Amino acid sequence: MNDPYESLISSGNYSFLYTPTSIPTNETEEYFNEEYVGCLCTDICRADCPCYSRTGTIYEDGRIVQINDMPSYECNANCSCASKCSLKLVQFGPNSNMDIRWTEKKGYGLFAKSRIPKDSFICEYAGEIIGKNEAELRYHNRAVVGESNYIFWAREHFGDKTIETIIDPTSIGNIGRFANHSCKPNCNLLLIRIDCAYPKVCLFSNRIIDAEQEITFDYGSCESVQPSLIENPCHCEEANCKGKLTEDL
Ligand SMILES: C[S@@+](CC[C@H](N)C(=O)[O-])C[C@H]1O[C@@H](n2cnc3c(N)ncnc32)[C@H](O)[C@@H]1O
Repeated sequence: MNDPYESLISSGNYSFLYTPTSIPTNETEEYFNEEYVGCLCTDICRADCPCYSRTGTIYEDGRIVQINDMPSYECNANCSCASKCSLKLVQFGPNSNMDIRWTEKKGYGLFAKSRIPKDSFICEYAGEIIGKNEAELRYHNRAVVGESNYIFWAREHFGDKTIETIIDPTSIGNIGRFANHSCKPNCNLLLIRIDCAYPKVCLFSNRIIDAEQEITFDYGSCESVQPSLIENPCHCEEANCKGKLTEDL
């Protein structure tokens, strides 16, 4: 993975360790090493490829061109297809034209240094993958001392089964942890599986993002619901702003 942000963050005055992608804790590592069977394609994967037919997301030239209401997978290390097949994008790393800047009312934020096309991969929201009890404890401990919440709680429904993936980038994370909330966000979240059963929580642009614009997503999306312990005003300054920040990443 090509990730240009490790040195930016390691040399800055930030209080967390860097990881380019999400990592397990003792509690979650059991499912982390589950591998997916690879395809036998010899070039670019097409409709007859098993990876192609099971994924909801297809890319072309680094952007999403097709998205269906199905779980999303990329080709993985066990696949024999071309290194740049249309089912590989997130695994090559984040958009390299972003910067962390201090904002007036929201703390740090993530900004585009140059124009980013619609449907582009921005970055993973990476951190420790933790269990439910640990998430509730960490969330509570930070909330009672008035600290910002970084824990993201994703729920996916497969028939009558619900799978939860909880990411905490508070102490170990990547550039995604600087993305602020907006009530009119320019990014959506997609859960993409590559090489293990836990999905990567990924930000994709939902419109053109011009240079100098802040990169945002909706903290209330992806069914990330947690009981709110603190009420923070939202400072996204959009016309449709709900006024309150859902501290329910
Ligand atoms: C995932 S962090 C985002 C990065 C954070 N601003 C920082 O300095 O590290 C989430 C926290 O950022 C702040 N935040 C994010 N979006 C905001 C918004 N629209 N209005 C006010 N505060 C916001 C809140 O303190 C929230 O708990």
